[in-house]
Amino acid sequence: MAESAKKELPRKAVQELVIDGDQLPEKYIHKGGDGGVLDVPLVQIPVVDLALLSSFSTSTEELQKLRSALSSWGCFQAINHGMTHTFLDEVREATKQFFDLPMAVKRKYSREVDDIEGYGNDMILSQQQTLDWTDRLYLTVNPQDQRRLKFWPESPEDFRDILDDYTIKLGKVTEVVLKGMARSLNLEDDCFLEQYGKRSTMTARFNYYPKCPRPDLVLGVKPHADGSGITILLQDKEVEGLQFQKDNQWFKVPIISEALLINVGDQAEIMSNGIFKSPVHRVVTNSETERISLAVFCIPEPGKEIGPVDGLVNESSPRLYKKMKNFVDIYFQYYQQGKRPIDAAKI
Ligand SMILES: O=C(O)CCC(=O)C(=O)O
Ligand SMILES: [Fe+2]
Repeated sequence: MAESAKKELPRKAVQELVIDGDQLPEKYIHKGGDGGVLDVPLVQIPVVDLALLSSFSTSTEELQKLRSALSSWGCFQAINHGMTHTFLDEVREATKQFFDLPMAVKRKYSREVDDIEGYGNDMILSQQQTLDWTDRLYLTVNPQDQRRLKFWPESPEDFRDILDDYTIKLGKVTEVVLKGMARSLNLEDDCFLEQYGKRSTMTARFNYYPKCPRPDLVLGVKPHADGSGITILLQDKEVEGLQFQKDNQWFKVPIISEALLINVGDQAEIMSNGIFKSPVHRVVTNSETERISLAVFCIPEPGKEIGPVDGLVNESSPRLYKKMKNFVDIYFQYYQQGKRPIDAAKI
C-alpha cells in the first residue's frame, strides 16, 4: 500500500484552524451547555515530598498524606522527585519547539488510520463525537523494543534524548510512588509493582492546546479518567486549564511549576480495591494564550492479569473489581460508547 493511502483523510490540525483564522467548526462545539467553565474554585491538591517516601527515610506522616490524597482527590503534586527545575523546563521547551515547527515538518510524524501513535488529533470514532481542541504527539516509550522511532521527532535536535532521559527518571518516580502507595496501605512494598510486571508500558502524550475563540463552548479534553495505573503530568508553567471533578463539582488545579502532578488511573483503582480513586478530569481552553502539557501513562504489562491485592480483600471489605487483562483495549471500547471503562471491572 502506498504510504499516503495509509494516512487518515486530511483533517486540519487545531493549530491550523487558528492560524488560518477559520470559523469555529461545529464539531468542536459542546451542545447542551457542557462546554468549559473557566471560573471554578481552585483546589489545593495535596503536596507530597517523594524524598520522604523512599524506603530509607519513610515518613509516616508523608505516607498518610499520600493515602489521604489518593483516596479523596485521586491525585497529588509530587515535589522532590529528583529532577531539577531547569530540566523540567527543558522538557517543556522541547515540547513547545516541536509544536512550533512548520506543519509540513510535523506531518512527517502523523499517525496512521486506526493507530493512536504519532502526531495528530482525535481519532474519529463516531459522527456524533465532539472533538477535543488539542493536537497531540503520542509515543510509546517502554518497553524500549516497542519504540517506533519513525514517530519520534528529530527536531528540536535534543527531543529524543530529552524524552529518553525524562522517562528514565520517571521510571524511578513510578517505583517510589507505587511502593509508597503499597506501604501507605500496610501492604508489601512490591505488591503493585508485581502486578505491573517486568514489561510494563510507558506512553508519552504531548498535548498542545491552541488559543480558542470560545472556551465556553469547547473543551481541550473531554471529561475522562485515565486507563493507566498512574499518570504523571508535567503541566504548563504558566497557563492553567486542568480541572478535576469531585462530588459532581469541578475544581481547577493550581500550577506548581517544579512539581509533577500524579494521578491514579483506573488500573490502580482496581488494584487498590477502590481505596484509591481514579479521578474524572478535563481540560478547558483559553482565548488569550496557548497551553502545553506532557502526560506520561504508566501502565501494567498488557496480557498480565491485574486485580485487587489480596491483602485488601476480606470479610469487611469485599472484592469490588474483577481480575482484568488488557484493560487499555477495554478502555477504548468503553470510552467510544461514552461509558466509564472502570465499570467493566466492577463486580
Ligand atoms: O493537559 C492536561 O493537563 C491533562 C491531559 C490529560 O488529562 C490527558 O492527556 O489524559
Ligand atoms: Fe487524563
